Amino acid sequence: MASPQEIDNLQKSFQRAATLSGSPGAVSTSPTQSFMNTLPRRISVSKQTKALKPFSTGDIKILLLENVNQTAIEIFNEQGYQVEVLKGSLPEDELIEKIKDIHAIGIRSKTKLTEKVLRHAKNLVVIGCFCIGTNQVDLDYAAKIGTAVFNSPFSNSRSVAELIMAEIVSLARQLGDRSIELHTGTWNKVSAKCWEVRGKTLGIIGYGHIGSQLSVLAEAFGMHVLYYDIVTIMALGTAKQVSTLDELLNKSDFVTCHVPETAETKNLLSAPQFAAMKDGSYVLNASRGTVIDIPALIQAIKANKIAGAALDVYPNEPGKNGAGSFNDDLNSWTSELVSLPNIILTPHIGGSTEEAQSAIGIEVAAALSKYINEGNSVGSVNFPEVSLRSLDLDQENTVRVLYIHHNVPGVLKTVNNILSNHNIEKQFSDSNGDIAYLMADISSVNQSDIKEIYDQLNETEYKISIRLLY
Ligand SMILES: NC(=O)c1ccc[n+]([C@@H]2O[C@H](COP(=O)([O-])OP(=O)(O)OC[C@H]3O[C@@H](n4cnc5c(N)ncnc54)[C@H](O)[C@@H]3O)[C@@H](O)[C@H]2O)c1
Ligand SMILES: O=C(O)CC[C@@H](O)C(=O)O
Repeated sequence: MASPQEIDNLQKSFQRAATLSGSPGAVSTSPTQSFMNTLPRRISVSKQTKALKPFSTGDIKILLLENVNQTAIEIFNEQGYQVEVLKGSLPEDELIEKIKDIHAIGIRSKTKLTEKVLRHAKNLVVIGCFCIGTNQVDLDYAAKIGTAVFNSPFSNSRSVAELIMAEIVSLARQLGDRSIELHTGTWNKVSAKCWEVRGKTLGIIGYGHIGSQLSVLAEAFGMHVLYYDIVTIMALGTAKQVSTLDELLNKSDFVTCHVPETAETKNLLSAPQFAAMKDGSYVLNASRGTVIDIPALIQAIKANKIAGAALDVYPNEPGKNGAGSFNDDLNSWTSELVSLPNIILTPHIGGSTEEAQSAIGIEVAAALSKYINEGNSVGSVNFPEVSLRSLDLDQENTVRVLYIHHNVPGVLKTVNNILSNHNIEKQFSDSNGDIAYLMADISSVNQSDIKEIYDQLNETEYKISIRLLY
């Protein structure tokens, strides 16, 4: 989002430009990164590539909330950005104040980037969700204002699957209760209603990254696996896809949810679904708090229909760590839930391992830096995915145009008319619903032309935002 003033300052910053080539992003093992590596850039792998900067790197302001991992902070520091790091999320009014001034924001699951908040973002180029879920961001509105959103699609999947596997065994053995009892001095050696998991049936709702990973772990424990998903997905091992949710509920001893938060998944498990489950079965949820109707779960447990539950996520969650915040003011049913037997409650830690957080930090920070520095939107969850190979070091007087616009006929003609006095070396455009994104490298551009190109593009009818990189 280079302003004319920034364009005038461009020359000064040019020499200070940093590349991503030395960043830890290069060691990410995610397919997103591998996919990026297969892009046309490979053709010029032996050449030195030119760093692009539209502005002094020091002008880029990034706000990182919710204890984003140190790996990300290091990548942003290497880029020379101004990085502000806060441990918790921010309440809406403080977020609105902060967002007015920043170019990028990194969040996890607690920070709500609603339309109301995003309306105040005047310079926001990019949002990084340092997690899998992106339901906390109004993705459509972000796209509408030209802000790309990136996440980490599966760096914490294994961590969640391992936690669920541990909880399945813990519920079957009433481990949580025995531990709480002994912590308070009570020796209670029982075997009644305690089971092995071998030979039992696990029903997985949502057979994506986490569900399918869990499927493999559960089979290694000797469990039978059924899964229900809205799309047909290849079974791993000897797992079987069932065609209705009811069939999964009728046949499973353990039911676990691994679906995204959508309108369709709200209260996916409620009173009728608990009624359809086997007597004495167990429920687990580490997806999103809205997926299970918790008051209905409480009733099903009180009626001895459900023998235990493990919950990692809740409709309302505290914004930061601390004693006393998980209470009835947050969710009206809290005290009733915590008084029930065989309930394992964890504070949304499914993806909270050193391995996952470090990998997520690298992956998302690299994607954000690449988008800020080069305009590469591959991997974005709300934007057309567009990429151009880097400029070579010897390419003088070449400008990269990043033009985000409404997806209506005739825009490219208008833009290419503006660029036509220069050689368009390469360009790539794609659309995603109402939003389209054009990247073009144009050569033979004098310093004096740059402001003129910017001003002309800025006056086009359907532009959403423009950045010019040099
Ligand atoms: N507790 C945690 O710390 C934690 C960590 C990571 C992810 N999550 C949550 O877990 C969710 C799942 O993660 P994932 O990586 O496996 O996602 P994914 O996108 O890989 O898989 C989700 C699966 O759910 C299916 N699905 C969607 N709607 C459905 C419906 N109505 N009924 C049945 N299936 C449906 C999809 O087709 C897909 O196969 C995420 O969206 C996130 O909210 C929580
Ligand atoms: O780390 C978090 O806050 C969120 C973890 C998880 O829910 C995710 O969506 O990846």
